Amino acid sequence: EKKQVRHYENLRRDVDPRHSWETLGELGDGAFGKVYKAQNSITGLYAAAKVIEVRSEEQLEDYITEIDILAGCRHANIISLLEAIFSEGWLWILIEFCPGGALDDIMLELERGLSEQQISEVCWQSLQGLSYLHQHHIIHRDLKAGNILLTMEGHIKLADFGVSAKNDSTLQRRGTFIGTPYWMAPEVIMCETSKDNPYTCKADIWSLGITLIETAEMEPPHHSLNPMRVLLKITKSPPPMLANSRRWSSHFQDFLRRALQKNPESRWGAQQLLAHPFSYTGRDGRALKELIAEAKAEVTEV
Ligand SMILES: COc1ccc(Nc2ncnc(-c3cccnc3Nc3cc(NC(=O)c4cccc(C(F)(F)F)c4)ccc3C)n2)cc1
Repeated sequence: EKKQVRHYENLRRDVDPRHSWETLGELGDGAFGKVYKAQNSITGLYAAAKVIEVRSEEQLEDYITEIDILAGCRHANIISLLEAIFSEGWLWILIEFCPGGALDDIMLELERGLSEQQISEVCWQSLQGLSYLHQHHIIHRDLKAGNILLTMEGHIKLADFGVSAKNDSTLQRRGTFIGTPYWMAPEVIMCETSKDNPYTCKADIWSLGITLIETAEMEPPHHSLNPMRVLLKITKSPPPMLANSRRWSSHFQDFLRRALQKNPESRWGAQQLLAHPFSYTGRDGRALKELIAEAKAEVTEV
């Protein structure tokens, strides 16, 4: 009998992805499946292609939430979906390719943290992306340098490599029951329910503050502790600060004080922080262009 197949708005079923996409090499191998660099044989466009074996319609439904969220996000600082194809038991999720890769890999490549000007540009563009997500009632939940991708123009694209998706609107972490603990806001660890929802968008603002410390010092605070100890540390310690305060401006340190408030109610939101002098100086974008040029030059040197 005819198998029950549902129609999904952002999913194509009638094409073989290999007709229009050629895989070039592996980008990553996650718990969910393999990710390849791919090129469209018609347009020449590059993509990152997540290829997942899907054995049932229910399993397919798990991925539809992520695809719908990505399809609905049209913003310069959010990764964008090119297309999603389900063919012969394989789901292909094709994303615009960001040649710079993730910010944590760039810091490893250069063996140093970012300058304050580069950090203020990461701050400005990440806040733009977060503000867009929050206005669309999407909470990222796992913001960190490893989920921030760069283009050759020095543009930031927020991504999330650790998600699976449940069939309700929230994204759930695949594998671990929680996100990466180092960047986790205290109220999320304490599961303080405000209207049964431990997460508010303010949790992303805390993670942004931790991410800015990570880009300044190459590691998040408490990085030497094991994940379980970190959860305790975050909930009982005062908010973290930059280690070497003489190196950084008072604007940067004041920004972190506003973003790393332990009480989410007194923590500033994305729109408020966009007006803060530290993020506002990051509008320019040239410093990140230099960073990516240097990181890419390093690679060709080898
Ligand atoms: C190691 O060197 C590189 C060099 C370049 C790149 N560039 C690049 N560009 C674009 N995507 C990727 C990528 C790498 C590994 C795994 N997945 C990647 N992209 C991707 C992201 C997603 N989903 C999201 O990013 C996502 C999911 C839910 C929500 C959100 C958000 F909230 F941020 F919008 C974002 C789905 C499918 C794919 C293929 N990688 C990566 C590594």
